[in-house]
Amino acid sequence: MTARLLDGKAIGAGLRAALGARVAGLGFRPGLRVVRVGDDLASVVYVRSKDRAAKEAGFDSETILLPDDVPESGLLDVVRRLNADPAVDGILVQLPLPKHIDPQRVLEAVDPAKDVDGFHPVNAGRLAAGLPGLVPCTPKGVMHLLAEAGVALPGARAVVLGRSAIVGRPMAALLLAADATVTMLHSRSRDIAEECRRAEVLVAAVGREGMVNGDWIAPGAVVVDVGINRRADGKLAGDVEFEAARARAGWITPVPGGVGPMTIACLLENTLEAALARRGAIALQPNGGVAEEHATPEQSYGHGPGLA
Ligand SMILES: NC(=O)C1=CN([C@@H]2O[C@H](COP(=O)(O)OP(=O)(O)OC[C@H]3O[C@@H](n4cnc5c(N)ncnc54)[C@H](OP(=O)(O)O)[C@@H]3O)[C@@H](O)[C@H]2O)C=CC1
Ligand SMILES: Nc1nc(=O)c2c([nH]1)NC[C@@H]1CN(c3ccc(C(=O)N[C@@H](CCC(=O)O)C(=O)O)cc3)C=[N+]21
Repeated sequence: MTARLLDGKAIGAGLRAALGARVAGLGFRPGLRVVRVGDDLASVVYVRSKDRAAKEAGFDSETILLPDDVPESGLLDVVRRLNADPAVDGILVQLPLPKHIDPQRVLEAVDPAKDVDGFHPVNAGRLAAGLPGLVPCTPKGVMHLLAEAGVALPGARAVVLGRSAIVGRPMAALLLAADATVTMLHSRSRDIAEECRRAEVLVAAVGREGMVNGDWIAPGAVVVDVGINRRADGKLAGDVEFEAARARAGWITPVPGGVGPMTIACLLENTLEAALARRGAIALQPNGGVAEEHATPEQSYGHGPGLA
């Protein structure tokens, strides 16, 4: 079998176009502010794509640049000013931050109602508890991809490789909310290859190029590669051995062009949701509203082990 490609570039573009159409009908422009500290090369690239995507979809987007040596107190002042500014609906402080700044203190300074990254502990706690809140963009984007592929999650064995606060943990929470049977793997896990071989849905978010061997993939499995690794030749590659995995999987995301573009589209989605929720026009949904799309009881895996 050769897997079908889960084309995040195209699906993300479709989501951004739909958001743009909604924004055009609002009568106001949802405000997004991205704060970037210093000149980390990857951050420069990502922040530029976020700003461009936001403007294209009709958002009022501005990037705030601060020097590498800005004191933590200076960054906290900027965050507080954005919290207080009624024109601002979404605030994102790009990570990583320079070493003299405690990222946790900064993330906790963001108003949870404007926390479009979903990184504030209030939003993380709400997600863990199944309460309404803002959900991190990358795992939310993965849920959109799974919906697009028609993956039936209830009862499915889902394996999440990586347990970071920004990807692995919220990913596992969303899959669990969608009634998957979730296993989390991390650097202390034993038998990682065997655990992956049992996965009907495998999400890799480690940051080690090609760590997931092609022969860890169950025939027909859905493989989502969150990893973004810069190779020696300058090209980007995921955490999954792509060609070998594609020969076995049912669906697979490429890198680039898979999860990354969905992260950006979901940032816009979160900014629109935050803007509407702040104005009392909508209530935020549990699990970012993405889990229930999957919980249709009439769909089920029913393939038994291996999916073949
Ligand atoms: N596409 C996108 O939009 C995004 C992509 N990324 C990419 O995703 C990847 C992961 O990012 P992030 O979650 O922030 O990374 P972190 O470094 O914060 O977390 C990595 C996780 O992988 C686990 N891990 C490390 N080594 C191993 C190993 N040998 N076996 C099993 N588990 C291991 C760690 O375990 P432990 O907890 O035990 O240390 C940790 O839980 C990176 O490549 C990053 O660039 C990140 C964000 C967005
Ligand atoms: N506060 C904060 N929020 C984040 O969401 C956040 C962050 N900090 N720091 C860094 C990570 C990483 N991240 C990506 C976003 C888009 C792509 C993306 O669009 N990738 C393209 C390729 C881009 C390229 O060519 O370099 C793709 O995969 O096709 C990747 C990675 C968001 N992050």
